[in-house]
Amino acid sequence: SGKSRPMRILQYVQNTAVQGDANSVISAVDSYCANVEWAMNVGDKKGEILDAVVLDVRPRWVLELGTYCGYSTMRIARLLPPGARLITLEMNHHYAQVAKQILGHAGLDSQVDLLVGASSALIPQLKKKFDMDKFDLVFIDHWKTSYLPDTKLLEECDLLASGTVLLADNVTCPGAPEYLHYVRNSPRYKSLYFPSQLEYLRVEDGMEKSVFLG
Ligand SMILES: O=C(NCCCOCn1ccc2cnccc21)c1cc(-c2ccc(F)cc2)cc(O)c1O
Ligand SMILES: [Mg+2]
Repeated sequence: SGKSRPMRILQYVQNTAVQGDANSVISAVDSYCANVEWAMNVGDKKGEILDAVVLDVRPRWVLELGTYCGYSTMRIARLLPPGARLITLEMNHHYAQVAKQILGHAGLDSQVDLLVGASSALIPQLKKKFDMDKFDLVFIDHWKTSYLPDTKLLEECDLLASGTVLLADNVTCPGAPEYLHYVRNSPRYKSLYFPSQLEYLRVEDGMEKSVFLG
């Protein structure tokens, strides 16, 4: 039942996770996707790398590119200091609708602003829309061919400060070769690869952490 994979994930969360308990919602998504049907959440292994980066950065302003069902959105939001804000962009209306409900079940919707639209159109509007200046952390997890153009767009929109951390999912699988070449060869970034596995599978993947040097 449930017309789409995100809907089936939402139904499983609503039936099994404890309302208001983000960790139980995260665990519910992981057990569904590990045992019933795969889905492109960052997952528990790479999720621990994401958690460690969020705790190290202690960001006031976070941007996420690619919400999907809100799994990584929850992992980030549950670790944010009070007053911090997470802006997440999703292209697909249906995914966004499901993510809103999953975030609501986890009790995390107050720290999160979910916008529906193309990153290329939304990124230039963010400073004015949220009266903000620079992001402290950007989690990149949308179209793999958009990683590089959107990083350049963030630079052009003056949304990166010296010290801003970019964390990119899937740099090995499906891969983001042009992005990797850019952040690893540009003098404006200090880049480091965190080897891991593709969500729920014994397939190599990894995340690239790149610090903008200004
Ligand atoms: O494709 C993936 N993610 C992207 C979704 C669309 O994002 C589109 N999108 C979301 C906001 C947004 C804003 N502007 C433009 C496009 C925008 C993705 C894919 C895989 C994967 C790995 C192996 C496979 F065999 C098959 C798939 C794994 C992942 O972890 C992923 O993240
Ligand atoms: Mg991903």
